[in-house]
Amino acid sequence: MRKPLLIGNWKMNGSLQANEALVMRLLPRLRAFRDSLELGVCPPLPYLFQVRDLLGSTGVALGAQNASAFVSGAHTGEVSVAMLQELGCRYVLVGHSERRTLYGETNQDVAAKFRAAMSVGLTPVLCVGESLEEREADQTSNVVAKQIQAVINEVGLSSLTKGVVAYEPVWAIGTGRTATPEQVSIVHQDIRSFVGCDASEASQDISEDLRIIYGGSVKPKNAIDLFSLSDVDGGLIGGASLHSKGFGAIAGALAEAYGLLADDYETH
Ligand SMILES: O=C(CO)COP(=O)(O)O
Repeated sequence: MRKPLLIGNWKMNGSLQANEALVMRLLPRLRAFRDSLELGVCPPLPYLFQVRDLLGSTGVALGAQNASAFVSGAHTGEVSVAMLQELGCRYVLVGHSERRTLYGETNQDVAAKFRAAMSVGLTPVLCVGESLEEREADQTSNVVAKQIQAVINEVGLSSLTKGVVAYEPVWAIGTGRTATPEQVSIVHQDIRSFVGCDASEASQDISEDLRIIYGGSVKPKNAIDLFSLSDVDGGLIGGASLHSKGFGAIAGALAEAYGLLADDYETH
């Protein structure tokens, strides 16, 4: 079974004080799910050290929002995957739509970052998704397939499961406009069939094992409907991950969708 995964992407938010308050309130809310769910948070880079110490051995993992594809050297302002690994990160987001649209990252750049992350044992979270124009032009499936194919070309199909795919439709990010369960289900199924379309048996296994999580305006009130879809293996949460109550409730929805709620857990 694919282990359900929930990651909070804090984006460029926080401060020493706010992070401490958030993590201290969040940890008790996540305690009930430590064994059943894989949980992580991705703070901005300067706070990795602080948040690592706050998380301690609670089982909530640390992730970064971006990394360089280069190993070391003259890349002013960049951070290498080895540095992230040394700091205790387990995950690194690659190809978040904000990186693609605001900073011009191409499919090729993202694939190189995926490879770099894998090479040091980090779990790359490959973010894919279409813009509104692409959806309206019926290009969703093509766009997402190209984003994934670039990574397969770089690392090989069998290495895809060293990472996680996060489907995040660009038009649903930070807009309050969540994709409907039907829209999400179609794309997640498309991704799984795309990965499994190679006739080999291995490709079927990879498709079956690949974790595909959803992100884009996930909130406590819509989480259960999204997480109940059979091809959705968890969530990548932006705005709602900055609130301990909301993120805790989303974790509860994920555990509930998988029938993993502890008997004594109160949902309300
Ligand atoms: O971009 C996202 C997570 O990476 C989603 O952001 P929101 O949950 O704020 O829409």
